[in-house]
Amino acid sequence: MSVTAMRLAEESVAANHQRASAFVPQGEVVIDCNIDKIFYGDFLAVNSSSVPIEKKKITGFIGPSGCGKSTVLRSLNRMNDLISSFRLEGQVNYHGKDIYAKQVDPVIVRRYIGMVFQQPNPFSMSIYDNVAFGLRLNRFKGDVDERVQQALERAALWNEVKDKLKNSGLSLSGGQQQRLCIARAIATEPDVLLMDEPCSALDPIATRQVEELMLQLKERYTVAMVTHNMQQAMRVADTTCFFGVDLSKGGRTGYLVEMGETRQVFEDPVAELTKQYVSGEFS
Ligand SMILES: Nc1ncnc2c1ncn2[C@@H]1O[C@H](COP(=O)(O)OP(=O)(O)OP(=O)(O)O)[C@@H](O)[C@H]1O
Repeated sequence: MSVTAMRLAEESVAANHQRASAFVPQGEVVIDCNIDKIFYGDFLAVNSSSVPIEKKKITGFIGPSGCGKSTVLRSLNRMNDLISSFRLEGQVNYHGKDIYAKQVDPVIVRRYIGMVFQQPNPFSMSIYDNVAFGLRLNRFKGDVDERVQQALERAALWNEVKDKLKNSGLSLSGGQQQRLCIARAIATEPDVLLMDEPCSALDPIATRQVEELMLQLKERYTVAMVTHNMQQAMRVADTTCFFGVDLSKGGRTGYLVEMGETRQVFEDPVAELTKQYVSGEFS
C-alpha cells in the first residue's frame, strides 16, 4: 500500500464508519450482518462492519488485499467455524435469526446459504454425482434426476454436459467446472449464494459466462460476492461494499468504508478513500 493510501486509511476511520452506516437497504434484508469485531487468535482482522445483504440482489465486496472481504463473506454462513482461532463479536441474522446462536447447526445454515469458492473444486466423481451430492447428503426424497437436470440448466451447463453425465467432473474445462460447482451449490435450493472470487481462476470468456450466469441466478437467489476485479463489480453487483484497512493502531484491521448502490460507489463515492481506490490510485 502506498504512502497516500496509508495516510488516507489513517484518516478518520470513525467518520468512515458513519458513512458506511448511512446506507439504507431498499429491499428486504435476507442476511443482516452486524460485525463488531472478528479475531483470528489475538489478531483483530475486521472491525465495525455492518453489511445488509438484500434479497435477489448481488452484493459485491471490493477492497485491497487483506481488508477482510473473504473473512466477512465466510462469516455469513459460518464457514469460518472451521478455523479454530476465529472469533466473531456481533450478530449475523438470517431472516431475523442469529446464525451464531448456540442451538443453530452450521450444517443447516450452509444448506440455506451455499458457497462457491475461488478455485473450481468439483469432487472426483461423475458430473451427475457432483450435482446429486448435496441432495443425497440432505436425504432428498424427490426425483434426483429431475433436480440434477434443473440445477445444470440453471447453471447454464446442461447443454454442454447432458450427453456425458457419467464422465468425471474433473474432465471439464475450468469455466465448466466452476459452473458445475454452481450447479452443485444450487441443487439443494439454497436461498443465498456466497461466491468468493468465483472467476479469478478463469479466462475472460469463462469469466463472462459465469458473470452472465450470476445475473440470471439473482432472479432466484440472493448473491454476495467477493471480487478483486472492479470492472466485474461494476458489471454484476447491484450494491457494492468497499472495505479498507485501518493501519492507525499499528495493526492491519479491515473495516467497511462505504456501501451503496454500485454506480454511486464507483461514480460518486462519499469517502475519499473509496475515491482513491476506485480510481486505481492504490490496490
Ligand atoms: N485462517 C486465518 N488465520 C489467521 N489470519 C487470517 C486467516 N484468514 C485470514 N486471516 C487474516 O485476516 C485478514 C483478512 O483476510 P481476508 O482473507 O479476509 O482478506 P481479503 O480482503 O479477502 O484478502 P485477499 O483479497 O488478499 O483475499 C488478513 O490480515 C489475513 O491475513
